[in-house]
Amino acid sequence: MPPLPSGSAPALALHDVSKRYGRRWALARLTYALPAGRSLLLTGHNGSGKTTLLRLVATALGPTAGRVEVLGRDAVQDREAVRRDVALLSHASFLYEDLTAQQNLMVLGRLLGVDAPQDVADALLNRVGLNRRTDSPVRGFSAGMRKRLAIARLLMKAPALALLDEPFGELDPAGIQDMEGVIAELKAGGTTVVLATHLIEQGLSLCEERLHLQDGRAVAA
Ligand SMILES: Nc1ncnc2c1ncn2[C@@H]1O[C@H](COP(=O)(O)OP(=O)(O)OP(=O)(O)O)[C@@H](O)[C@H]1O
Repeated sequence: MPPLPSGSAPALALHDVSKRYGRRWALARLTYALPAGRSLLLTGHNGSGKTTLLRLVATALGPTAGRVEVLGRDAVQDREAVRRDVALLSHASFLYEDLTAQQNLMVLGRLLGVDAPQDVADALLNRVGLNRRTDSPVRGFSAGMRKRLAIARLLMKAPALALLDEPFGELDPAGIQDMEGVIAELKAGGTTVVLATHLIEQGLSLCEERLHLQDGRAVAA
């Protein structure tokens, strides 16, 4: 039985973390700690390693060297527990194409043991502005609508740590504003947010901490 995370453990800790794809190092010896209750803006040019870092924290990838910890738990040794605490909003949203928006959320609701999953799904679809498309199959959704549904799914999971990979991409101006509101709500509800974005202004207004990557290394922004 792994030790329970202690109350004082950082939300996220990176200990000398490196990741290599073939001969290319995407992350090189990254060490960083994000205190619980703080949110992190992750910045860097295209290819600097932001997505790779988020996927390591989400346990979708393993580090080539070093250790990733979420709330005091090792992301490799204690992968299942870390997966329960973390949700990743990414470019690939892995929605069920043949199911409707509501059904997509209800599948997750049942998996999570949510009471009245249909009511919760409808409230969340309303929250993300998809209330008029509740019964439409996802197959016909635009990129922005998919992003909205993916954030509704993340809200249903209510993770301790939310990893948001360019959440403003594909959204129209109203959608960007909605997303800012959702992120503020997540934080107010106690979720720690890691936000990777090229929209620095939005990011700075939402996050207290910043980590800037250049060629997989942390450098001053
Ligand atoms: N599956 C993969 N196979 C090989 N190389 C990869 C793979 N994924 C990422 N890379 C490489 O790792 C480096 C970091 O990529 P990553 O996607 O993490 O950057 P990023 O900062 O998220 O970029 P962007 O701002 O464009 O989303 C890049 O050099 C990229 O080419």
